[in-house]
Amino acid sequence: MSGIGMRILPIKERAPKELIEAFTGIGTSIVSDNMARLHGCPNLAFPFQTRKKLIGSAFTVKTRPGDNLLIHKALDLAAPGDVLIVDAGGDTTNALIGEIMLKMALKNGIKGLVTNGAIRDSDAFRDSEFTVYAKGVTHLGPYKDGPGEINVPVNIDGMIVNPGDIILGDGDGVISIPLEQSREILEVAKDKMEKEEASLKQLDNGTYNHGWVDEILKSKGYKLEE
Ligand SMILES: O=C([O-])CC(=O)C(=O)O
Ligand SMILES: [Mg+2]
Repeated sequence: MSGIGMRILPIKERAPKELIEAFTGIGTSIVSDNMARLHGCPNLAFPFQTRKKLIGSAFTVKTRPGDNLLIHKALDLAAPGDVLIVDAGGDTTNALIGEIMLKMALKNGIKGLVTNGAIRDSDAFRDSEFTVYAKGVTHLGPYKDGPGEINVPVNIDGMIVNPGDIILGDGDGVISIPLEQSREILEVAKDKMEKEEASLKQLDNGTYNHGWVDEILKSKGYKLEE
C-alpha cells in the first residue's frame, strides 16, 4: 500500500504567535477583500452559537465521510492555539464531533473547529468558548474505522487549507490565510481597515465624498443628469 489515505504527518511550520495575534482586530471581510474576494467557504455557518471570534493555526484532518477515528487522534496531537479543520467530503449524514470531544479539545487548548461535515450535542457547543463552523447538526453518530489523514492539504467547500495556515473567523464567516502570504496580507488588510475607519469618521462628521459612484457610472456609459 502507498500510505496515501493513511498519513499522520507533523505540522512543518506554524505562524509565530505575534503574527496570529496581529489578525485579531481585523474582520474576515477585510482580509477577504485583500484575497481578491475569491478565497473562503461562504456556505459554512455557526448556527449553534452566538457571535464569537476565531483565530488560530490550522491543524487539518481529512476523514472518510461519517468517520471520526482520525479526529480523535487529532485531539491528542494538536497543540494549544490550533483550530481543527476537518474535511469530511461535505457529507452531513453522521455527526463527527460531540460534547465529549468538545471537552477534550478545550482541555488541550484547541480553539475551534471548521468542517464541511456535521456535529452533534449542539447545546454543549452553544455556550462554549470553542467556536464551530459546520455544515449541519444531526443526532446520528460517527463510525470509528478510518481511513483518514492528519495534516495533509484539505478542501473545505472550495477553501484549500494547508496545515499551519492562519484561520480567522467572525460573524461573517471563516477564512484561511496561507502562511507564506500572511505577513503581506496583514499589511494590506491593516491599510484597508484604516481606510474604512476613516470613511466611517467622515460619515460621522459629514465630509464623506460619495462622488466615486457617479465616476464609475459615467465610465460605464451612464448618462447622468447634472
Ligand atoms: O461519539 C462521538 O465520537 C462523538 C460524540 O457524540 C461526542 O464526542 O460526544
Ligand atoms: Mg456525544
